[in-house]
Amino acid sequence: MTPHLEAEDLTRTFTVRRKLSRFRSERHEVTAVDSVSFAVERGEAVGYVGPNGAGKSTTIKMLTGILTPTGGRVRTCGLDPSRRRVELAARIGVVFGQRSQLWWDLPLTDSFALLRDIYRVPAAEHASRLAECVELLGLGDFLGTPVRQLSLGQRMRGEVTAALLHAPELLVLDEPTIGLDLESKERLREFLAELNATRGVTLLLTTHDLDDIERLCRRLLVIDHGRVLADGPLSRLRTEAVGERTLVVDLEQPAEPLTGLPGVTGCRVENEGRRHHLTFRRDRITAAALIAAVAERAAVHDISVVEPSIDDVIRRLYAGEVVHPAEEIGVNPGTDAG
Ligand SMILES: Nc1ncnc2c1ncn2[C@@H]1O[C@H](COP(=O)(O)OP(=O)(O)OP(=O)(O)O)[C@@H](O)[C@H]1O
Repeated sequence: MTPHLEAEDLTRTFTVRRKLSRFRSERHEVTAVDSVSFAVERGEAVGYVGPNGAGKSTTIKMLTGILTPTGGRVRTCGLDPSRRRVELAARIGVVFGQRSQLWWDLPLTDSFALLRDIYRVPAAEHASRLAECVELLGLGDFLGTPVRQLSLGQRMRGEVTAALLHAPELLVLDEPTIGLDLESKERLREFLAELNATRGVTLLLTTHDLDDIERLCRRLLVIDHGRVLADGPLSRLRTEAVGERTLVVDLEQPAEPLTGLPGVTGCRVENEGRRHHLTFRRDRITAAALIAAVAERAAVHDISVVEPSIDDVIRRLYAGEVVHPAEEIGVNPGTDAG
């Protein structure tokens, strides 16, 4: 089956003017997206992450037909997005956290009715999908409120509903939780996770919120300076991009820092010498062997192994501090960010 999203050496440059003085300016090229290649299969939930200016929104705009590539090839649901925009619109849903697709002066219900007519959704289907979104996203209290009077969180719930009323197979979200409070974020994440799990709707989302990724994405595409730095399941990037784990040991008796243990690269002690955080290289020693080595040195009360946080993983990938060979973790070998 054709992947839902395909990019092959996808490139987009912009010509920008830089002012040199009051009367002089020069033109130069910015490569926002630089030979990006990936494929997203049906039913996947992929996080597209990268620092500010990395090229995420530009990629999304090309995938959804808003921008035309200057190089390479892009296909969304098997279609050339910029040439088949109308056809594509009927098959995908798009949510831009910073831009609205709702009619500002109309109540939400009127926007939804207009979208029903635009996408020619049968009335009964529309009504049942809307009822479901109203319930799951809690829109009931403000369906009759003009969009301009809604809070950001309320509007975003409206935006997601608007993107789903025509039952798209693929949902592309650009920073869907930006600016939302914790409860609204959580509600939206739960809804999206459910949509992916039970309906098989493919999700591609850009975000700076690592909790979004943790909750929603099984796969991460990391981009910087327009190039893909890493592409793989979050679990694999977590265990392999960061070569270290931490063993947290609670001792029966206070002790000096447990130095000189094999594979251990750092030791932090707290709780008056009772708790030791031992950072160790996963390629040098297993957790079991380290626990045994610790037990020989001191009486152990409790023990746990802490994996690197997603924050650590992303930070290391941005910094190009990848420990393992590129091919092992799907890190793009040509893009060592050093
Ligand atoms: N219309 C445009 N004209 C000129 N340069 C642009 C244009 N759109 C984007 N760029 C440049 O392309 C690069 C990538 O921008 P893009 O908006 O895709 O990044 P992003 O990863 O979405 O960033 P952020 O996380 O800050 O939203 C940036 O250097 C940006 O200044």
